[in-house]
Amino acid sequence: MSNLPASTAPVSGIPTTHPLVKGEVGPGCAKVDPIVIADSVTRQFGGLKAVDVDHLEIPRGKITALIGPNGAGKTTMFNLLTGFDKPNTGTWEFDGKSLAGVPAFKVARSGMVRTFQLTKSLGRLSVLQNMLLGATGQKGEKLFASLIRPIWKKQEEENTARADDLLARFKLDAKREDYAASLSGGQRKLLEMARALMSKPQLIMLDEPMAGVNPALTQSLLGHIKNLKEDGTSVLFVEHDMHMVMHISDWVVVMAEGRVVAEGPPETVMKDPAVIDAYLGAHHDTDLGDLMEDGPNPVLEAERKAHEAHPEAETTGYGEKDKA
Ligand SMILES: Nc1ncnc2c1ncn2[C@@H]1O[C@H](COP(=O)(O)OP(=O)(O)OP(=O)(O)O)[C@@H](O)[C@H]1O
Repeated sequence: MSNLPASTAPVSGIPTTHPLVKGEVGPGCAKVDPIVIADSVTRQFGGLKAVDVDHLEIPRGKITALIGPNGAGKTTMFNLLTGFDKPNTGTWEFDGKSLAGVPAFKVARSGMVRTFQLTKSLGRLSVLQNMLLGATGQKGEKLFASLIRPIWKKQEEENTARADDLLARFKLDAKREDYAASLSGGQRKLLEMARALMSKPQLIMLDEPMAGVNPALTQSLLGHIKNLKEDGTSVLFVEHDMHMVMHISDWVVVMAEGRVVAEGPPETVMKDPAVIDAYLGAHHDTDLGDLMEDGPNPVLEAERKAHEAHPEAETTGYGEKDKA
């Protein structure tokens, strides 16, 4: 059972309306144009309720960050929505179609694709081969079509052209024939994002896109994510790097102990007491008094202090960034 109350009362200085929201801003609020709507989604691991989301809507055509302390249930929620895990209860729809119980490969075909915290590129295949694996609905996969060379040949050429376009966009064209295993961690993240785009998704879900990416590639990754939105793709990403969250998100959803405890635009959601509680709750050694004084953003400070106290823990990108 969670002991974290979701914030419901309006907090002074935090607007209660927003152009993306129908009605009042708050955990589980309805969106004007949602691309994902989830209801009563729970996932239990033994005695632990990793996900316990009453209602969640993700806005279409926007960049939404899913944040929360370690163990909040963010990755589990991603796994459920994309068919990589099965919930105990719950339904959800993507672009008006129910996707609960639909396996991962069909979810991807329907236009919702994801990347993983640890990249899943296939090291012994070339960069180009990895890209071609990302194309969906390949006619050559069907027995009849696979026997008719002109059918699959044309599609193979189209897919290769799209892969080359994306590789150029992500500055991986020089690596086209190299084994994926030879890429740096950051380049693999780029490859995974580029591969996800092969299927022309409507929604791309990125699990910690910045983790392990060297600072030289950070700007380019951020630029790619912003470009996705400009091309009309909706983006949902999990991230610990609060700088990135503040910088590129249109909307932020905060999870703690499996639940959505707050949501709102990035400039105000971090001031929500439920968010500060959620982060402090995860790091009991942080002094709330220090954080509530005027000065730096309290959530960023809680993250920074937690990182200082436990530099070995994978808590945040904040501390590392500031040291760099
Ligand atoms: N397969 C599993 N078996 C048992 N427990 C699990 C499993 N997957 C996740 N959990 C637990 O569920 C909770 C939520 O985990 P999850 O990975 O979704 O959190 P998260 O918010 O993504 O955390 P992080 O930011 O550290 O990646 C954690 O307590 C985790 O230990």
